Amino acid sequence: MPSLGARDKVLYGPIRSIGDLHDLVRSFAAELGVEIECMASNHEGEILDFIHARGAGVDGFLINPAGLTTYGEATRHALSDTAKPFVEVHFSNLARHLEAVSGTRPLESRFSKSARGMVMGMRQYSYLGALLALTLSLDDETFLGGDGPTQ
Ligand SMILES: O=C1C[C@@](O)(C(=O)O)C[C@@H](O)[C@@H]1O
Repeated sequence: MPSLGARDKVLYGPIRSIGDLHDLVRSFAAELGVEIECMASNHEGEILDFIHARGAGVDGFLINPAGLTTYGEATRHALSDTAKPFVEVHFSNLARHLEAVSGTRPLESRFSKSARGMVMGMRQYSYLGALLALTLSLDDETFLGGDGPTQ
């Protein structure tokens, strides 16, 4: 289980555990009236199994690819194979956080080109923004001209 509590508070905000994050997202989903299932893993194979198992039955995905952001091609591919929209979520703003921390280049995401959209930099609220936006877009038949390409 990813150890969110051990991470830099400036970048990742006040949420101290994956359980607390999932509780926050679940309670917002309940307010919106949508069903969600949360999962987190440090093992890419488990993430792939989850996406493959759920793909047919869900309307879409939110994903924070975390450590897979740059090289997680198998996970990006699994999401695209479901043909369901997904929103890429990050606590931090990828365009600047590595520069701020270590002076290195901004992080490039492999997922962004396939995502319906991205929400980042808003700490834990990125997840809530992403869930709201995905829900509204799913209810909007005119969004992107209907069922646009997800690849
Ligand atoms: O693990 C993470 C977390 C992250 O995805 C975020 O949510 O800000 C950003 C990634 O660069 C990093 O590897």
